[in-house]
Amino acid sequence: MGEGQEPLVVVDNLTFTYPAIDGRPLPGVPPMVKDMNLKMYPGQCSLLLGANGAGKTTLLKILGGKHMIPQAAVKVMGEPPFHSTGLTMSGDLAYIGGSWQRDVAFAGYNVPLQGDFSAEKMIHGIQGTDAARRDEIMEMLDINPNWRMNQVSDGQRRRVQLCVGLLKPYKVLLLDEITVDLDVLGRADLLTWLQKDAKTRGACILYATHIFDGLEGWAESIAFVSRGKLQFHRSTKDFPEIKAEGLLHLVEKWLRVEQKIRLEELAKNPSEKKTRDQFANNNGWGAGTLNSTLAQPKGPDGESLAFNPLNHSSNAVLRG
Ligand SMILES: Nc1ncnc2c1ncn2[C@@H]1O[C@H](COP(=O)(O)OP(=O)(O)OP(=O)(O)O)[C@@H](O)[C@H]1O
Repeated sequence: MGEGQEPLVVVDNLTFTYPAIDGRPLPGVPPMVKDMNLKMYPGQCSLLLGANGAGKTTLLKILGGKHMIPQAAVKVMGEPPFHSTGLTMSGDLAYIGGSWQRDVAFAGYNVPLQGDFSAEKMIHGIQGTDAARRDEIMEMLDINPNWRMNQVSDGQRRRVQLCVGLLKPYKVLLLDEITVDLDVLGRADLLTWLQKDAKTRGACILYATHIFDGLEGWAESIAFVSRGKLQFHRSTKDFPEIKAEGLLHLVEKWLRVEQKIRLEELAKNPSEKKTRDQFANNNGWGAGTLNSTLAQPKGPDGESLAFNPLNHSSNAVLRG
């Protein structure tokens, strides 16, 4: 991968620990990301895979400059993404993820969006963009410029959000499960366009997803994370099973192995549960609230896993 080319992204021995709510690391809590190394090259489309809570969003946010880390640990186009704000301002580094929509015209949590404006107005409001690229993206996403933004469906809103996010010709694009609301055609057209866009302009894309339909021929490489570690980042050519069995089956096998290891580790080291409990209670939620509102998977001993990464992951499902 990338022989003779300068990498666009270099992750060099990255270790990262989430701070507690007082901003300081909690003593005894293991790092969320450990000794991670990764390179991404021009034209490369990669999948970032792993179980819920494995650390995909954390990694993407670090690469996207949303968490402060030592400058030498991550370089995007030769610059540290947190410290070099120009990377995101210029659009060279783009992150589109779950929390991304809140960055656009965000007036505050629980503040209803008041106003009636069109998709066209929203998209044309982004300054310094190329009209031909804008029209191409609008056509690819099948956006009706007359959609009223206060009346659109979730999928239509997602299309407009994606359009806004892709308008600037990024060099490094980080995607965190952005296709959940799209219909089959919308997703297929988007993936085809992204691949072509990255290849023609020498950009790279790292895409975290749990939806594998139609991805078999899309990615050049797969980065698989579990328990905060990058287990491998390998060319898809190394996995002939993808063609034979499909990506879903292959990933399911990896996830089953990881699940077994994780459960065995927890069974062997119950103190891990205790440390993690303490961590959960300092996670910005009221003590006890988090655990009481989340499903509690069982460990091998039949006991509830007080700490399962699923509970705290960004995709965790809240139960009433
Ligand atoms: N702000 C935070 N503070 C403390 N811990 C966090 C924070 N955000 C995430 N974590 C922890 O980091 C771990 C990895 O979470 P992350 O969101 O990166 O997982 P993920 O692989 O993206 O999962 P998913 O597939 O569910 O989106 C989880 O165990 C979670 O509890």
